[in-house]
Amino acid sequence: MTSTMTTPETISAALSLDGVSKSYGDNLAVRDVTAQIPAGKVSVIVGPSGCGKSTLLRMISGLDTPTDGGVEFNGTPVRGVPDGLAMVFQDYSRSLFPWMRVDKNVAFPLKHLDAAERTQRVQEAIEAVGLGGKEKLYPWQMSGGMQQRVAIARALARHPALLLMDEPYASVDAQTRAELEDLLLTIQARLGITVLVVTHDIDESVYLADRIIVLSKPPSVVAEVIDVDLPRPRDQILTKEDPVFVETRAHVTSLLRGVEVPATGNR
Ligand SMILES: Nc1ncnc2c1ncn2[C@@H]1O[C@H](COP(=O)(O)OP(=O)(O)OP(=O)(O)O)[C@@H](O)[C@H]1O
Repeated sequence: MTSTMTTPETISAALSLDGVSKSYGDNLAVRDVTAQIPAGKVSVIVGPSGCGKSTLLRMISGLDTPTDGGVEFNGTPVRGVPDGLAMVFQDYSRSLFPWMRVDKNVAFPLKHLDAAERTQRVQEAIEAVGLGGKEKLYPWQMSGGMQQRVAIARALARHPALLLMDEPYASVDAQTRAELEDLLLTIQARLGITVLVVTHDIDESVYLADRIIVLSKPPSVVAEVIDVDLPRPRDQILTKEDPVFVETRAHVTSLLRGVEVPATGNR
């Protein structure tokens, strides 16, 4: 699939989706999705409600199997949850254990490590998301944004090679959302992990992404793959004033409306 914004570079793909389809009975949820998710970059899947974004993530994470086609992670077919994968979901209240303090929540997936290493990873991850000093709080003593930071810390503590995020900021207010977007970009730049975010928020997709995969209305196909040529580090004000941001946002919007508006090609 080509882009009218920039031609996607030849990449070392962390994830390859090859003709992935998924049916639930007669309902064709995902139709023939082919895309490459570059290693060490932020990719975003954006698409209208019900187009199969979460279904795609479940297949990528090995929690569900395609009806047709396949997913490869670092060249190996995905069958079951791959090593090195961590996931963050929209609903932090369901992913955190309310009876466990922050440090225990973050430590939960690290049971296989020895105590010293576990403690070190937990502390590093909590610091990375800016929650140093909050280790002994319970989730219900924290704001929604803080709880989502805990969920991100828990994912990071596993030292993932691939971080999948399903609408991670849909349940927080706009200010917190902007802070968490920037937190993700800072951590990704520092650790160089491959990140794949699913969102229906067009601004968020352009702000975060090196690559946007735009899905069509259901049954979804890839409408377009767009490589976003915006400098990093990104800035909530300056980046959003950049003509490339404005143009890309308009283009993604037009794709999601099903109206072809070609890019003006200013890069
Ligand atoms: N486990 C399931 N069993 C049956 N149908 C399903 C299942 N999961 C998803 N679907 C159907 O697949 C389609 C895509 O759903 P999915 O949740 O992946 O879309 P989405 O793009 O993530 O939606 P939203 O943005 O609203 O969260 C929908 O028609 C949904 O009803």
